[in-house]
Amino acid sequence: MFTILVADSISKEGLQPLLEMTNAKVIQKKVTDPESYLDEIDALLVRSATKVDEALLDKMPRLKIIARAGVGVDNIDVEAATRKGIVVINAPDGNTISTAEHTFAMMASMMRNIPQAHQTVKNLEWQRNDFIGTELFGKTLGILGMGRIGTELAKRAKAFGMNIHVFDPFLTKDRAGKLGVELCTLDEVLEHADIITVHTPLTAETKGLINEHALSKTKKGVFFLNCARGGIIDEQALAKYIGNGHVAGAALDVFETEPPGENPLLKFDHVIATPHLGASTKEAQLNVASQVSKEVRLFLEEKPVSNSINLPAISKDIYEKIRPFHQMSKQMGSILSQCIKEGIQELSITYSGTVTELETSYLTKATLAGFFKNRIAVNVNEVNALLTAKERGITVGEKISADPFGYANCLTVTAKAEEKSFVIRGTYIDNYGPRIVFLNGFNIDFLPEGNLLYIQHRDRPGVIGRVGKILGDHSINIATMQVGRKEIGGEAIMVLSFDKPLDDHSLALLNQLDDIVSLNRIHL
Ligand SMILES: NC(=O)c1ccc[n+]([C@@H]2O[C@H](COP(=O)([O-])OP(=O)(O)OC[C@H]3O[C@@H](n4cnc5c(N)ncnc54)[C@H](O)[C@@H]3O)[C@@H](O)[C@H]2O)c1
Ligand SMILES: O=C(O)CC[C@@H](O)C(=O)O
Repeated sequence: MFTILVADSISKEGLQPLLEMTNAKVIQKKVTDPESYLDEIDALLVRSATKVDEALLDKMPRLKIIARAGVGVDNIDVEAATRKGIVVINAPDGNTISTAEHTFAMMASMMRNIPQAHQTVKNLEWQRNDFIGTELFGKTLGILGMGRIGTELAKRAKAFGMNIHVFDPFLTKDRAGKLGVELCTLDEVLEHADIITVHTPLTAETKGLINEHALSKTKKGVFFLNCARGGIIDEQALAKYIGNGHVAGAALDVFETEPPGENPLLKFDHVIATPHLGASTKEAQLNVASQVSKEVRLFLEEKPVSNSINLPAISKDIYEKIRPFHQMSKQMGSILSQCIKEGIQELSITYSGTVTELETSYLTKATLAGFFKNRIAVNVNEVNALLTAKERGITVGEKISADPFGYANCLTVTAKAEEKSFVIRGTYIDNYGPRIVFLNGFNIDFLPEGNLLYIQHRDRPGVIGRVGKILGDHSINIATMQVGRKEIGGEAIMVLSFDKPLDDHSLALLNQLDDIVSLNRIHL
């Protein structure tokens, strides 16, 4: 049974895919509410009100996925989540149109003084001369950040006869041409635009993108809009430039601190504001809620998700092809980890045959996840596998080889420790399943599943019988047994599987037998 916490106000209709799950319970409470049962939560859904920081994550040991019903994930410590193997997803385009429309509405309102004029009429005044506006037609709109919202805004502004100048370091000239906008440098936009609007994410690079230095390059009488994130425009600098009459007005939906409280910007008549309403439409809220709900459900059903911030995106079709190898990679990593025991310096995987046509990097991460599973307390999965390896000084390598050792496909994983190495090879046989076909120098053939015992011994008559006798005397049923050897009388191995885990006492007795070199219990 999964427990899902919906911590912010999210459209109930959009939550339907989760509410319909028979194996999940949905709790709608703030994270500060004692009845949010943080230590039991598997999935967390938020908008921007809940700050998902490391301290909160520490209280949620079972958490597997955080879903942001919206675009910006700046209220989530994605780095900490990644370290803990928690997938972070968002709803990247569910509120694009609403936010573009809101920005346009703010721009039109600001240029025609609508909020201020509205207030006077409500106050029973009739001041027609105080509210002379400015047409949008023929003006230059500077858009900083030409992503989803910037692009939708540009379309609407073009329809109003505006010239669009854009700064976005990731926008190509070709795409700018197709969108009918002029690609500029930041300085060019600052120097020529009549109205400047920001639509970037808030990052270390965009924080203070519009600061005093940038403002000093703008035309006198310029207008500003921020419907993206507080802090992209430095509020102190903006207040200074509105105060000295250089900036003619600003329309703000977002603030450095929300709610903004006694913010000096709000004292200016020429500043209009809304309380972070960009995405506040019925349509956007339904879109983002149902987008993330569907994704969380897919994730809990162990199906691939598409809008992950920290997990490689993989389509459903691709995942269906990769799924058998995915499971086998995890099992191989786990076997390796339980056989080699000590710390390793290197883990390399060679792929050959048909598996090379798939997304092998995903399998490499799954192998690492399997390897770390029983070694470290942190949940390691495809999200944080490479980071975990790096933090532990393990070099991870991936190779493609033309030799599949006679199989249609084959994965060979080698772990190198200081003084020894261990090699495991597996193949997936259609309509049959995964098989481990090589273990530390021995050809073998077993199913990587359940409770296994890997015995290294000398190839002498009677060893198998003595092992069988001890197990039989202790009522331990051997489900399967596979043997392998290199040469007659030399080293040999056995891999046995049991219906239940082998107990310590029987293991100790087996260890005392002559000709036994080593024993490894493997639990998969
Ligand atoms: N007010 C609201 O309610 C509301 C609603 C939705 C989104 N947003 C915010 O709007 C912003 C844009 O959202 P989006 O969906 O269009 O995102 P997006 O990822 O589609 O677009 C962001 C664009 O910014 C560009 N960019 C990144 N760094 C830049 C830089 N240093 N200079 C210039 N451009 C840069 C990127 O190349 C990209 O094209 C985000 O901050 C998001 O959180 C606010
Ligand atoms: O949840 C909201 O209403 C704000 C959404 C918006 O800021 C976003 O980044 O998607």
